Amino acid sequence: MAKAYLSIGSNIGNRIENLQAAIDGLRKAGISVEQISHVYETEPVGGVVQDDFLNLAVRIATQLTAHELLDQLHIIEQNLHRKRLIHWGPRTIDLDILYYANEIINDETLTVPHPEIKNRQFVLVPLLEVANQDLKNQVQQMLEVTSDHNLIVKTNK
Ligand SMILES: Nc1nc2nc(S)n(CCO)c2c(=O)[nH]1
Repeated sequence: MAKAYLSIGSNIGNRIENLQAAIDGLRKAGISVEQISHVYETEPVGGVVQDDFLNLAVRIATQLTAHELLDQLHIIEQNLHRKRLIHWGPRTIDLDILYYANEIINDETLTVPHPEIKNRQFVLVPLLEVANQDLKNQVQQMLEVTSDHNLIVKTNK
């Protein structure tokens, strides 16, 4: 079983229900969801004017390869009516692979580790909650140097 870390976000519709449905989708696909971070209310990054997101991070264990996992995440997004209308625009749900085991992947469909991790507090802050000790140290260092100072508020969920 490979350990992987995902970032999940939503800024359209019932955002908390969308997040829960995404996690349910992971479990229905036979993916073990080992730990779920708190949910954070976060200002959108990427330059597109849009509503705030709810974001969280999860640690999973899976027998799927990284590309099989990506395909599964796309199925979950399609089931939750994700529409890719504007690049970096609003979405009902977004699931990104942050890390997959210790693999480094750079091909036309998948880049792992995700290239934006170090630039995004909405990824780093939830990830810190679910990271193992090695990764926690790396995430802490990235948090200390990130230039992203967008609002991020931990909810009680
Ligand atoms: N706060 C916040 N901003 C975002 N911009 C994009 S694109 N996304 C989608 C993930 O790449 C997000 C997000 O999930 N949260």
